[in-house]
Amino acid sequence: MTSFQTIDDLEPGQRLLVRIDVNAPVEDGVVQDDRRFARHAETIRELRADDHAIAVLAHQGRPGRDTFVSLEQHAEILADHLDRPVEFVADTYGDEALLAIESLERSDVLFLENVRMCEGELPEEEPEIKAETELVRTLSSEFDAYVNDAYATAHRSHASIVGFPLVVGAYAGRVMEQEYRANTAIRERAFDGPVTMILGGTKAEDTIPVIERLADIVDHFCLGGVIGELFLRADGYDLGYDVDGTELFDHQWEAHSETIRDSLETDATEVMLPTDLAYEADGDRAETAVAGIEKQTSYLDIGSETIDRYTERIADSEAVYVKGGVGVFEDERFADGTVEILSAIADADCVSVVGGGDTAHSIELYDLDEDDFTRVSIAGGAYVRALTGESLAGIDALERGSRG
Ligand SMILES: Nc1ncnc2c1ncn2[C@@H]1O[C@H](COP(=O)(O)OP(=O)(O)O)[C@@H](O)[C@H]1O
Ligand SMILES: O=C(OP(=O)(O)O)[C@H](O)COP(=O)(O)O
Repeated sequence: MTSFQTIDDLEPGQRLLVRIDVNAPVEDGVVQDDRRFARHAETIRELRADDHAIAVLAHQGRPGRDTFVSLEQHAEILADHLDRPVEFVADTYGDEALLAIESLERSDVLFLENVRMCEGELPEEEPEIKAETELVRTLSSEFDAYVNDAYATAHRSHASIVGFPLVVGAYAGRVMEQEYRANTAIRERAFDGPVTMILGGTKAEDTIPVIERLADIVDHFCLGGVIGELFLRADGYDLGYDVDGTELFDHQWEAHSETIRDSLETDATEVMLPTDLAYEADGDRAETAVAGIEKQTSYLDIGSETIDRYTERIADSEAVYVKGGVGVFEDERFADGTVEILSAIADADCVSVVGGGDTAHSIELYDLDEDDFTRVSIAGGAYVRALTGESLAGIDALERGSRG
């Protein structure tokens, strides 16, 4: 079991730097989902009740993406959940931020600017390197302790996740603790019948490497979204390329094509790929068989035949894990695959876990009932990594921090 300290181990009335993950779906600059806010608000409420002064550190999107925006609206959404004001400062560790941190009083909550706007936060590097960044050095000297509640980012070796525990006392927040325990417990469960995993979404880099590592607990993988297309490309089909200005496919292909080929050849588990796909034609949804694809276009959902194949597999399963939508479900025309798969899981007599910030959002978007699933995790990449039984960089850092 774990050996990290939690917020139960904190003396009251401390000055705390609290890393949360409120990375959310964003459309036209506006946050679309508050699921993660609601969870982290619980931790912050508890910390306020113990008279701590709190500065919140978080990220949104990745540099260069449309979802990479300021956290000003995030501070407002958190304030709504806390039912009290949350001050926002458009700076993370510069003079303006330090001034705001200095004037923090007990039970105050200050929200710092998007940490991914800071040099040193990215890319993934060893904790020792991250601990030496100006970001970590500067902020750590302002606080008595660091609380990591950002389980959904615990698989990233970023400065705000792995750097602080090396230089300041580190504690797990409630969300970190609860998600860690729940996702670790899923790994331990044994099933007599088949276990199926639906993999989709855009972050194929997080899911491609886990397929072979999950072969001991998953019998069938059903692929859609970007990962589905990359596997079809490896299987010899003329798709899975960046077209229409996308930047989703080629860099992930370059980094992972060998692993994909290995996963396709494995006998340890079944990897099911789409046999038809949906795309936009004259403003409507159109479908084509994968076998007939010649022309490059953006494919935005799995097709009807694939949906039938995957939902049949789900109906036969004793457990189903989901990470990532199998199509661009935010657009109703391309939501069929994701919604029908989730509905089939909800109807099936199986243990089910749905993970990922965007994927969890689809449950709410299409009025599915969260109670029909055994568990909906706010984490995506971190949850699938936890299923492999391998450690998460953020958890390792908390454990190191607890050893002193
Ligand atoms: N074929 C596709 N092309 C582009 N985007 C896709 C495709 N299929 C799914 N997506 C997108 O994947 C996103 C979710 O991906 P990801 O961030 O990896 O999942 P999560 O946040 O749930 O872990 C959804 O917002 C959806 O629009
Ligand atoms: O939303 C997140 O992960 P997820 O999409 O796997 O749920 C986390 O905030 C991590 O974000 P990142 O994948 O840009 O590092």
